[in-house]
Amino acid sequence: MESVNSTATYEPARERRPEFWRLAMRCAQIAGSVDVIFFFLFHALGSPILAWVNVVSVAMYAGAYYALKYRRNKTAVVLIWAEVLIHAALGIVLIGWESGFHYYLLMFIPAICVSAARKWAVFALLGLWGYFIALDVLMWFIPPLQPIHPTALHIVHLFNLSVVFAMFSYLSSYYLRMVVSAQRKLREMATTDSLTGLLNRRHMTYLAEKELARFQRSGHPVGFLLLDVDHFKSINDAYGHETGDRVLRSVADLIRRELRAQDMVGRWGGEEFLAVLPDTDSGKAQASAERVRNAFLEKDWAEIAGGDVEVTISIGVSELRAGDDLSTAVSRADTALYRSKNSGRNRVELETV
Ligand SMILES: Nc1nc2c(ncn2[C@@H]2O[C@H](COP(=O)(O)OP(=O)(O)OP(=O)(O)O)[C@@H](O)[C@H]2O)c(=O)[nH]1
Repeated sequence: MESVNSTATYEPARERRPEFWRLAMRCAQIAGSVDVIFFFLFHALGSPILAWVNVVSVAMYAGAYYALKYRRNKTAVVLIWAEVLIHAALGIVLIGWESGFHYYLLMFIPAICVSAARKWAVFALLGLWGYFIALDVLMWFIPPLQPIHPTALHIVHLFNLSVVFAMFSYLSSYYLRMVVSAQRKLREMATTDSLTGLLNRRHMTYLAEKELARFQRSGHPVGFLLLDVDHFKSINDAYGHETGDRVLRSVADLIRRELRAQDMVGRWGGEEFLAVLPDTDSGKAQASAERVRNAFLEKDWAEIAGGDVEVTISIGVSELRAGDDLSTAVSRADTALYRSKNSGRNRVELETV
């Protein structure tokens, strides 16, 4: 399985799917423990050969576990496949199809589908299907070589069925968790700005458009703040890009903290941020903007940038008007911001009528 994956990219398979290999280690542990139970069960049920088969199985799972631990994935995969294929065949040939050892083969189906490249998955599935059918057909023609009492056979059947049920449930819930967490990560990547953790421009646009639609229905006021860090280039130039990034993260945190939970804040450009304030007219939006501006003055920026630096912000404020689209509302805030920059920065300017 590893060799198949490693053709897709130079990144080793282990690094690309660490959870998969962790799961494989857990499965090797569980399967080894089940085989310990089998050892005693078969002794008790009068099938010493199968009991000793389980000793070999435990050794193979232990080998697979340590192979995985020391990153010998191929060896582990070969050991696990060999164990399941041989164990199923021996169980069926010795005590019969009704023992239910063939159920374990079915557990490879999801494992093949999620871990192998499509081309190889088809071959592996076909091979598995052929093996399964061959065992079934074989048992039409030969009787079990070491039959056990029908009640004992029934117990083994129920035991195998229960183990396979439990393993399938465990694997399914694991795959579900993996999918849900991948979806969450994707959603996060698609909606947030990686540097600041604020909404990115695309998602901010989407949410602002929704707010616009709400305004058109209800007429509730919506305030817009366009915020731009003053002389940010000189911070980058004086302290370096990394410090600039740190400052930007703090700027984002500060804006987020000073606004209300229902206000939407996004990174609009390099050092420019947009905030959309639902149910807020221009007067209240201006007051919020002043609060943010004052928080910048109170903050100890030297702590973040390391030198004798002060960071201030200029803010343009606008309020949504009937017939506005998003770009009109933002561009009015932009004009106000421009005035704020031209009037000396570190100011809040309200749109002019
Ligand atoms: N560190 C860092 N810098 C960035 C990032 N995005 C944009 N910048 C920098 O932000 C600076 C913006 O410079 P200007 O547009 O001249 O604006 P300014 O220096 O803030 O001046 P005013 O806005 O006029 O006060 C540029 O030097 C960009 O390289 C970023 O993600 N990280």
